[in-house]
Amino acid sequence: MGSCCSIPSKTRLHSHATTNGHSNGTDFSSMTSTTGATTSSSIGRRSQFSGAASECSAGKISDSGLLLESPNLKVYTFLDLKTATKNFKPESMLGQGGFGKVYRGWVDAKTLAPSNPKSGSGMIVAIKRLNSESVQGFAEWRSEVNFLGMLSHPNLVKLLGYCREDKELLLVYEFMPRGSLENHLFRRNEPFPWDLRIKIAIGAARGLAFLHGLQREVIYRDFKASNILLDSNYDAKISDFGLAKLGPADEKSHVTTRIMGTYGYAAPEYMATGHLYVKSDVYAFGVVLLEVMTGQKAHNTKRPRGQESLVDWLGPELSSKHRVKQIMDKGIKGQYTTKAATEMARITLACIEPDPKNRPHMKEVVEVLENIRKLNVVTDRSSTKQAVASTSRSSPLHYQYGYRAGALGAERRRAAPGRLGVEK
Ligand SMILES: Nc1ncnc2c1ncn2[C@@H]1O[C@H](COP(=O)(O)OP(=O)(O)OP(=O)(O)O)[C@@H](O)[C@H]1O
Repeated sequence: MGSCCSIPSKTRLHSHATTNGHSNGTDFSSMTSTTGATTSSSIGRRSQFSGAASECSAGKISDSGLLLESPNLKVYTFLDLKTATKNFKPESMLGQGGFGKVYRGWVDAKTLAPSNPKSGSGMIVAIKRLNSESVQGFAEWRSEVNFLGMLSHPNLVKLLGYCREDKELLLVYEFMPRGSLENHLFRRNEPFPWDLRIKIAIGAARGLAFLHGLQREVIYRDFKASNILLDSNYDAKISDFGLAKLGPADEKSHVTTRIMGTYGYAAPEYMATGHLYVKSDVYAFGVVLLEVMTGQKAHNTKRPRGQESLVDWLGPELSSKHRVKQIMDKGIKGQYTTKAATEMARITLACIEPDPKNRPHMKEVVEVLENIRKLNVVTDRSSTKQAVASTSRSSPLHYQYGYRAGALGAERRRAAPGRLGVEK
């Protein structure tokens, strides 16, 4: 999604690295069953998660998350979702990603059947309609159904159902009314308050820690500010499992796969070799922390030469206490303590270590961030209060009932750029 720099999907880079027993871009072999009725789809998925499920005991709580024994997804017809979105009305479009458009729709809160906004029992959902012409679109759809259908955690976005009919591929998610972290950091006039930045970083870190803590780890592979969605309480939920992969089996340290992802966030070892580690996600998390600290995007070709990559540009500054002060987002001055900023710099630097072995585990990252939140008691909170007040004042317009025309335009424009990888 999109940062300013994604490459349109048609111009994605292509690499032919071998895969580690998996087909490119996806880990689930029995696709015919996944796309059929609910019963058969669960069989397809269970077989792929069996390693994780047997040892983690399906349905058991792990890190406040669940590995479900079988997915509980509603299977929709295309007509259902046409009805729910009022025929994919352009005004109800929430945004556009590399592989399709996302629309606001209405379903019955109890049955999840398509409903009328005026019925009183309806709830808003987000409906992604994937580009059915694209091979990668299909792979992403399948990956979302398989991973999100099996995993449940407070910091992962909930997938409610799906549709596959003829060429149409759709996904139905819980609606996240506060949009993405990217929107708040980079697309609003007011600076986004430090307290909320930390809260969101902690939530997203917990989501990743859950994925990495499963017996058979899940590598998310596309961690970035635009994939961190926010509920009404600014609780973070990771969305978009289109590129996720099961981690290495046996004693292996990595899986080898095509290079896909987004410029600025992809770890150097992955970019150089196609070797994907659990710690490649930790690198991307570090890049998001650097965005959170500085208010600058991970990759921006509009910046002067040498500054396009945020890590290359400001990463070296993280090791000096004095220089950390200089790189912090000017808009949030006074909202954080010096100690909080230096500790933040330290954990960010650890996450973006060039050697994956030297990066911390996400569990440690969660602990450090929770301590930073505790450290951050500043006396003057007036600027934070002001920012929160203006955020909530403007949010109904911006999110609850769709994006304003300008914002919608911006969403559309940024949709394609920045992506790595290409369709086969
Ligand atoms: N569950 C949701 N609730 C509210 N808005 C959503 C939801 N899911 C996606 N969106 C919005 O729709 C837009 C497109 O999302 P999508 O996941 O398709 O692509 P992306 O992640 O932005 O891009 P890319 O495919 O390049 O990674 C985003 O701007 C996001 O804010």
